[in-house]
Amino acid sequence: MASEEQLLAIKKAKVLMVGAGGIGCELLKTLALSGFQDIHIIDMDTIEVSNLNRQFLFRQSHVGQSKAKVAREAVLRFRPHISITPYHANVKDPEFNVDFFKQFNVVLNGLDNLDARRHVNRLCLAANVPLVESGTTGFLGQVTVHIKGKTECYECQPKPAPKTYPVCTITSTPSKFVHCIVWAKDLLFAKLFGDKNQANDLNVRSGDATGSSEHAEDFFERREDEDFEQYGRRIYDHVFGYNIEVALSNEETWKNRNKPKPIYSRDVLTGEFVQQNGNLDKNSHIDDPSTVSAMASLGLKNPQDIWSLVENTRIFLESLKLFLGKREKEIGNLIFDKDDQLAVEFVTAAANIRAASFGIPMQSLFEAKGIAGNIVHAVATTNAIIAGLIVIEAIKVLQSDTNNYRMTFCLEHPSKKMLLMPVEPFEPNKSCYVCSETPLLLEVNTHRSKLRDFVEKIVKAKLGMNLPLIMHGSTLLYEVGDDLDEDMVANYSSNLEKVLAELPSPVTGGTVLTVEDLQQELTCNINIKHREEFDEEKEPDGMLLSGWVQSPQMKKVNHKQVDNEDSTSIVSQPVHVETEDVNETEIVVSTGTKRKSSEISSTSSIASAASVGTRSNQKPEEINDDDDDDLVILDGHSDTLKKKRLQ
Ligand SMILES: Nc1ncnc2c1ncn2[C@@H]1O[C@H](COP(=O)(O)OP(=O)(O)OP(=O)(O)O)[C@@H](O)[C@H]1O
Ligand SMILES: [Zn+2]
Repeated sequence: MASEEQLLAIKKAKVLMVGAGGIGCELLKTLALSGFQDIHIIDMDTIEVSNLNRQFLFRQSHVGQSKAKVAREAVLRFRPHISITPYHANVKDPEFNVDFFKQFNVVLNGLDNLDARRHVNRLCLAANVPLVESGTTGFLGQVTVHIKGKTECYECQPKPAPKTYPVCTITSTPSKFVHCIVWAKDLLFAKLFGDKNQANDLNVRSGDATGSSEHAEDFFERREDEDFEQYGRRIYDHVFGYNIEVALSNEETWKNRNKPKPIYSRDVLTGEFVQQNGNLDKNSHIDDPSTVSAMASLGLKNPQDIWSLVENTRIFLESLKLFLGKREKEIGNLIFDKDDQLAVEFVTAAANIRAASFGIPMQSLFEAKGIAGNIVHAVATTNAIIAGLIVIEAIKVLQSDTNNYRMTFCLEHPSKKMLLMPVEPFEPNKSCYVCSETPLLLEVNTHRSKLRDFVEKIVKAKLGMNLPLIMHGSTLLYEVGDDLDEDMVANYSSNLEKVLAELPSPVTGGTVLTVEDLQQELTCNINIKHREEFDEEKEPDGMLLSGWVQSPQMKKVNHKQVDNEDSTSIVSQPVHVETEDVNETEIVVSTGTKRKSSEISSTSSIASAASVGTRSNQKPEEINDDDDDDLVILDGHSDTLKKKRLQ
């Protein structure tokens, strides 16, 4: 039961929720049931069939409608007198500026990608509004509290590269080539050549009349009257043509995104190509079916070439035919293997055609082979637990109960007493360019790299800026905005094509560039260091950004752990919590001493030794208690842990 003061704080609060998906639905329900009266929700998406299994505020009849709006209506049915304001929009839209954020007492994130999380983090810092951040992957989850100047900001620890992707991004709204690879490999390849009984999200696309699994199952079977060519073309036209048409018919989905274009084989292939396709003879001398190759059939030799759409189409059809004609026995049991040439050819071609449809640059077979992805399915219970923890932290924030803020990690197994692991938040990282004013260092060949490379690879991709402005002293080199006159636009686009050293105000070794994002109100200085050579494999960007490093506090811990590397006191592996695009969190509790679980949350030395981020060489602490089946749950308010025995 909440205390009087808590209820008062809850009643007075104006909160902003960002994301009304898996966590968001649970969160909105829990906020409403906890007594919150004024809730604003931003979500850019519409409801998909695949959301319905866990986003319980939505029903089949809502498919295609705004998540934020439907979530509001669903909650108002059982809490009719509270105020819920929905925004069907991208949180990165300019209307959600610092002034917008300033009206809230706390911001609660239920997002699924790094980009949006970083953006919200910056706006919260600029508006000085506390942020409660969250994420789940399968059974794993975490809730963290970010208060300007008091705790780490969301970006204090650099985040590693993404490894998992949400299903909807893969099935409906890919934005990167890796999303197309995951679709081609885990959905299309698995559907055509893998175990037919396995669940496959290719069956569950919203608004598609063929979306029922029964129909979809039949659809991917070859019909008796069809030859390989006809079958291949039917599949092609269905997945790259018809399905895209169906997706396009839901206008709401594309309000904030670029529309894909349907691709039909008849529009890509001329009659001449059709004849060239379907020739299995080039592989006829091959006895070992595992060595057949569509590239060999079609005379394509260099795996580093990026094939045209026509070539991808021919490879797609040819590899499908080769599977059917030469590897028939394996069909139904195939699992994608990167060492299976024909499988890689098929997946590369399928991913490239999908990429072409969504306006994503295509890649070579060599590149495609190297890209791998895994889908982790969401678990409704984890979302519910995490949403509950968000509300607990939000209430503490509203009461400025600083000493009791916790980052809490939801683990997969109640390993050594801990299912929920609370840790005191860290202090801000002094080398974080987002929440402190530390300059960064960029090593770059100023005679070779263009301003465009700097904007794309560093300012957008690494610094996560939305509307960047780049200055050298008082000279504006680049800026984005709706209010620029024609001359300025022409000037900036000509600057983009110039190498750094030849810009109107030359950027060379020793230059300090100022990069600003006006929407995020973030400014960052970058010291330029000229360097001639870069290792193409290790530094593919041809430039290297540094200066944004682990906090010294964490380095100290790492050092200690290296010493303990052979220690046998490890009870659990570091827990990886990956949340969509690029949010891998690793938590390890690490000290040399043994502790009881009951000491964990109240002992600040544990908190300072626990780490969030990519701290791979730490070892978790041993908890000296041998009862494995205990579930530890958090008391709603204090830093004590209550244990409950599972029956
Ligand atoms: N930039 C953004 N602006 C507004 N909402 C966003 C933004 N980025 C992500 N979201 C929302 O965050 C929510 C995240 O929810 P969740 O992780 O459950 O993903 P989902 O797309 O609903 O499910 P799935 O796992 O099937 O992809 C989504 O509803 C998504 O629309
Ligand atoms: Zn920071």
